[in-house]
Amino acid sequence: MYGVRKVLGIDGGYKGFYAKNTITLTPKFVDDIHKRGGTILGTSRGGHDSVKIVDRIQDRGINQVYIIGGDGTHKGAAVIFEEIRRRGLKVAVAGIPKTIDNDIPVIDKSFGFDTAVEEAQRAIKAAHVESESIGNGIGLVKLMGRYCGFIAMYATLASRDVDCCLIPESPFYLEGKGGLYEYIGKQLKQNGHMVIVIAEGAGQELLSESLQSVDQQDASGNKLLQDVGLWISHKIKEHFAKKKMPINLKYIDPTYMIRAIPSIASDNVYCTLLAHGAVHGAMAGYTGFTVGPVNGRHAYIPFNRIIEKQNKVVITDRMWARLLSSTNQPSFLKPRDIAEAKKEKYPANGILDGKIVKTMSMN
Ligand SMILES: Nc1ncnc2c1ncn2[C@@H]1O[C@H](COP(=O)(O)OP(=O)(O)O)[C@@H](O)[C@H]1O
Ligand SMILES: O=P(O)(O)OC[C@H]1O[C@](O)(COP(=O)(O)O)[C@@H](O)[C@@H]1O
Repeated sequence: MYGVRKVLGIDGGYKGFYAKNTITLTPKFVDDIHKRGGTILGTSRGGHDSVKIVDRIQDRGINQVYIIGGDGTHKGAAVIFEEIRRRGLKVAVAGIPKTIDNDIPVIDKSFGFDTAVEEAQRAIKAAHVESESIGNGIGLVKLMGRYCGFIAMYATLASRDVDCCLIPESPFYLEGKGGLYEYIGKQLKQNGHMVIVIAEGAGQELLSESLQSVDQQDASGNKLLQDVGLWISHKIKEHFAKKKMPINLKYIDPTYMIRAIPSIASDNVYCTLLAHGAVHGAMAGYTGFTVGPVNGRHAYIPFNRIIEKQNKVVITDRMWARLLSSTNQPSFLKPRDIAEAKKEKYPANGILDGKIVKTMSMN
């Protein structure tokens, strides 16, 4: 349509610009890629050197750069865009929101998220079957979400088999009134079995207290997490052993199996819309933008709006309230937590004449 003669794929993430050879992408080469999981281009963490990256863009005569990834990738794309602007190059930079975590703000959702939620159903179903099959059975499923619990929240809401969903945005506690142990005891007495879903970033503050772990990061600067699933399995078993109440806990960690599957049909269609949107935007002369739907309308969003914050579950919003009412789990919230969550949702600019401005939405 636009008469493009050559499309290059950069192998291995940002460092691939300067550390590896490019891959020529032809229609034949990419014909079947939507039927596979993972990435034919390869991925990496760290290695973002904007000067070297833009040098290589210049050397190769590239005039449009499409960058695919999550919130870290978009921060990197914004830096590349600035460097290109500083050099006065005629190179368009477009971001395509791809991450199962759904942690990119402004847009309705990222590519890959629905696929992850769909595949998580299989693990939750298995946890339900296993827990139902044995006395005082607990099925525990860990899902991805380093900083946000969207996969856990939507997978829980979709399944209706989950009795408790724990996410990073909603701190919880184990002991005492309103705590997790009390709730588990109650559920087991009532139903004889239960399912718990935990996002990998949940309860990390409890883990560091009990394991006295040191803060570690991956090459991209992301927090390296302890396995909260293993830790909480151990704590629950220990607690009920002390109480002399026999339980049967089965821990399922499907995280990488979920991330590795090919995308589902709705994500395939979404991906097509993102790809078309990005190409039409760059061809129309836009640059420094991410493409994606905002309230259902596909839009071009400047990088600075995308990178200013991370998308998180707002625990004072309706969606989390819907989850709480579907699981009947305790909210684990103290008044202080609610005040803090509200402060985050309605920052200073949301206040007009001393009153909080609320917008009506079904989100
Ligand atoms: N603030 C930043 N500035 C420049 N590059 C960044 C920044 N944050 C992350 N990156 C780079 O973006 C890439 C992807 O980031 P990462 O956090 O690993 O994944 P994701 O895009 O899924 O969040 C990595 O190569 C990382 O070094
Ligand atoms: O162990 P790895 O490969 O660093 O990946 C783990 C992380 O990847 C994530 O799934 C994000 O992956 P994507 O951004 O590729 O969807 C996080 O939830 C998780 O913490």
